[in-house]
Amino acid sequence: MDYLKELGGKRIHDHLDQKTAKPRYKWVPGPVIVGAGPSGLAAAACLKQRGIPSLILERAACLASLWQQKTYDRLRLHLPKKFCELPFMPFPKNFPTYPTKQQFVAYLMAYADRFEIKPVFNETVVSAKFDQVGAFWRVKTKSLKNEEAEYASKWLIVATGENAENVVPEIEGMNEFCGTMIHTSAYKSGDMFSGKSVLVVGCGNSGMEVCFDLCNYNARPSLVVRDSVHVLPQEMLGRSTFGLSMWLLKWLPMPLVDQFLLLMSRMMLGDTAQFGLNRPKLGPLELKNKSGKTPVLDVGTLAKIKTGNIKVYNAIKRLTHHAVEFADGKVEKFDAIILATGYKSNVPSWLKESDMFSEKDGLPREPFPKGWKGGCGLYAVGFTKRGLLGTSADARKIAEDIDFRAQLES
Ligand SMILES: Cc1cc2nc3c(=O)[nH]c(=O)nc-3n(C[C@H](O)[C@H](O)[C@H](O)COP(=O)(O)OP(=O)(O)OC[C@H]3O[C@@H](n4cnc5c(N)ncnc54)[C@H](O)[C@@H]3O)c2cc1C
Ligand SMILES: NC(=O)C1=CN([C@@H]2O[C@H](COP(=O)(O)OP(=O)(O)OC[C@H]3O[C@@H](n4cnc5c(N)ncnc54)[C@H](OP(=O)(O)O)[C@@H]3O)[C@@H](O)[C@H]2O)C=CC1
Ligand SMILES: O=C(O)C(=O)Cc1c[nH]c2ccccc12
Repeated sequence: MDYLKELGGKRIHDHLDQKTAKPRYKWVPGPVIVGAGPSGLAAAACLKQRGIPSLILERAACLASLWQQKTYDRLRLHLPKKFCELPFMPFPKNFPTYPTKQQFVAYLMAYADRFEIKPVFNETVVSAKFDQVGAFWRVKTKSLKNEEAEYASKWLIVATGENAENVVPEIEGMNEFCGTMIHTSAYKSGDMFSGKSVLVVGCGNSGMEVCFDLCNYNARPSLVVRDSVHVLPQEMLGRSTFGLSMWLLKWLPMPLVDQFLLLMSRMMLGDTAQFGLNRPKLGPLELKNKSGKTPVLDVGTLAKIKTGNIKVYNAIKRLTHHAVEFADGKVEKFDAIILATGYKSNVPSWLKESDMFSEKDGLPREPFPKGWKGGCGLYAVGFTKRGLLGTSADARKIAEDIDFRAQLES
């Protein structure tokens, strides 16, 4: 890749803005990676291992901003650490099976140090377009002070994630509700909700865990379950449910593994439908595979639902000044509403390309395992709906492919 370094050294000084002597245009001698979350770091590290330099552009002021800035205090990895490690660097031995968010962030920082990854922070990518004439990607950014810059590279790696923006539903009367209303990305702990009646909208892992946290702070949480949800114990038969499932899938077809998971869940948790948590028709792994919807791994919320500490409601019809009217006609007063309604990709807002990424959901059109590679040197890492395990698999494949292509060209 030495030829790239030379090219970079030469061109990085081109196109200088004569008045300010600031480079407004930078040729990057290697791939440009958008996003300094686990996926961007993993891609940069895999490239580095092959001697390929790269440049990460990150809109936030720190790496892993989702984990550092948008998650609650009690968060831990919900899969065992061996399924969440990034390539070439296992978690420290003294970390527990389910590391805390602080431990995970410390690991990511150590990871960046180990592979000498230095992202450019506070640079939001606002557009990326393939220049057909020059055969390179033009990546435009804006800084905090609204200063614009343009980076150019032969390769573009999208690592902005499946959780780049909050999903905030439109609910009738939303502007009338006079209590606190926040998205889970702004929720830190139940501290400020002590003694308050709080409605949590959405029953994914975030909603279920926020309800549990609210109980621990003596708030009175209620949960909106508008449709159905698979709740599984985090562990069964002394092993993690996830690990056990992956092992069983080596021998048995997915529907059979799902039957096993549902039987075990029934024995350990009881009939969740009794408490307003109907199960989807498809089994938990088949549903995850087909739609990406993650089953809830229970950390104690179900027990609080059973004891009545958390009430369950069906879909919201409308909000009023102090209250919520539900689809079944019930009306309840609430002091606060927490929207645990999930996240979405932001790729269509900046990537000027629609062959690889769908404009509808901002995810690769080709499902796993094909979605990591597009045309013209475009790649995606971390869009598999398979968590950090998917990230690691993508990052390795991308680095291998870029290395192979660069060698062909040199
Ligand atoms: C609360 C929560 C808990 C989770 N727990 C687990 C778990 O236990 N195990 C597991 O395997 N997975 C888990 N996940 C899945 C999660 O997707 C991964 O943990 C991981 O953070 C994904 O990494 P990523 O780098 O793809 O995305 P992110 O971590 O979201 O990083 C993307 C980065 O891109 C930046 N960015 C976005 N747009 C732009 C732009 N236009 N310009 C520049 N930068 C931009 C963002 O600021 C961000 O820093 C969890 C997700 C959430 C929300
Ligand atoms: N490590 C950990 O412990 C944690 C991991 N995570 C992971 O983070 C990712 C995001 O999780 P999460 O934030 O829970 O988001 P999800 O997308 O998983 O869940 C969103 C929930 O909101 C519901 N919803 C959306 N809109 C409405 C509406 N208008 N009215 C009622 N309900 C609505 C959805 O219902 P429906 O299904 O009907 O659309 C769904 O139950 C997941 O991959 C998850 O596994 C999250 C928290 C903790
Ligand atoms: O945390 C997530 O959302 C994940 O995607 C991790 C994950 C991948 N496959 C699963 C199956 C069951 C539970 C979590 C996951």
